[in-house]
Amino acid sequence: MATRPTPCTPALKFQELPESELDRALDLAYLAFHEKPEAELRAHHKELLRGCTRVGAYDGDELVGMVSALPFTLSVPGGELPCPGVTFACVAPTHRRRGALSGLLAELFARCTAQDWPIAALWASESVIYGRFGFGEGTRGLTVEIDSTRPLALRIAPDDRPLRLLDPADAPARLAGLYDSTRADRPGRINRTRAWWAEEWLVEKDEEDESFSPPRVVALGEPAAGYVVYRTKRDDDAPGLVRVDDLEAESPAVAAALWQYVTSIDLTAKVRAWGRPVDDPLLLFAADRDQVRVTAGFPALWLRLLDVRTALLRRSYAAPVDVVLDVHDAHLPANSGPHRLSYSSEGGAAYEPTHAPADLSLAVRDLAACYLGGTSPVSLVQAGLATEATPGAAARLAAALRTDRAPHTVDGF
Ligand SMILES: CC(=O)SCCNC(=O)CCNC(=O)[C@H](O)C(C)(C)COP(=O)(O)OP(=O)(O)OC[C@H]1O[C@@H](n2cnc3c(N)ncnc32)[C@H](O)[C@@H]1OP(=O)(O)O
Repeated sequence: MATRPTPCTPALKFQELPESELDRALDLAYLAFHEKPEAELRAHHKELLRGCTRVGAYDGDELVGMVSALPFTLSVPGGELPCPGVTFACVAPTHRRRGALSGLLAELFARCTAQDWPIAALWASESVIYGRFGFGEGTRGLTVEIDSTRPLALRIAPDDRPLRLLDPADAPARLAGLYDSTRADRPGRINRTRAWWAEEWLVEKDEEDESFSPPRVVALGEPAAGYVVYRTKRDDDAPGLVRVDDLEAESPAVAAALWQYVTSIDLTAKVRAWGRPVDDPLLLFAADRDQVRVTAGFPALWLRLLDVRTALLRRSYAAPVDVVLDVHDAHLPANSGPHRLSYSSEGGAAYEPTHAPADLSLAVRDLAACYLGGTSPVSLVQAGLATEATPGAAARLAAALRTDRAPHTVDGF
């Protein structure tokens, strides 16, 4: 248990939040997030919290803050790692800016490292909050809008196998295999349990906008070679909208068929897909880029390297490298100081402390941004965020960390 004194107020205590206090915790969360969910959603949140590592901030006996972590694994280059998904971070409005979140995260980090969990991730309510705690932008997402008043112009031939509408109740069993196989190619993806599929992707009522239809699920091929999960909305004043929530395909031709399908639904005039990968093949095989437009780009998953050494040893490398990194980590000092990162196909990876001078110095949040391959160390140097003492060190590290596909996460939590 940790305590954090503040100048004029009694110290807050940071300790495990027991299951018996889940209702208190939810009341606090809904107060902080300005929500008033129905009983069914509250029960779902309670169930999620039950499965979490939970830390509470206490002012005396009063619960004034909490943070939780879902037991995820995350795909990383060459494999996957345990990756607690930090969520329900909230502090009572009466206790803000007194270090409650700082203390909660310190206690959560301690619990995660005690469990040998080398990384953690979150979705931020506000981008400005988490960099100071060592989180970097691990994945980014795009919002893509397609004008579907005319047929989708394509530069490749779509797969012409039939499409089938699936019962959402059957969808997890039919689609999980394909989603899981995409995790081998794409860093940044969480494991989806059947319950996660059902309760996060396929709930009847859209939590954020009840005017959307229930989820529709369409698959191509048996077993599925691709699928799209979408909802539609139509009212008298606006043209119909198709909102694509998730679309995966094992080949460009399958993806083309699914995009062609969603752009050809009657009584709709626009398709909006949120959280697409930055290297979505659609952006290349669409023949008319005035028809398919990127309307927003945003940080998606924020990643924390809790144990830099283990994280670096348990990912794969695209090229040999031998570079001394000086990582700065104010919150987890064990990560700080010069270490030599080396990788060769014969010797594998090593990351050991060294007295040699650093080739490249950078903050742990910026190394986290590079870890899944989404940001290049060269870009960090160009942005003044990393210092390169040995010319070419950032380029050599970039070549080693590079991934064929951009990291991508569409599962919010
Ligand atoms: C992963 C998730 O769950 S994301 C959801 C985050 N939660 C919310 O948005 C709910 C509403 N907000 C809150 O509950 C709180 O304001 C929190 C959790 C965001 C912050 O809690 P606090 O206890 O006030 O944070 P704490 O006092 O530890 O702040 C630490 C530092 O972060 C800064 N900070 C915290 N929140 C913010 C913010 N929203 N914007 C800018 N800076 C912030 C503080 O100024 C402080 O900086 P300093 O050390 O330089 O003074």
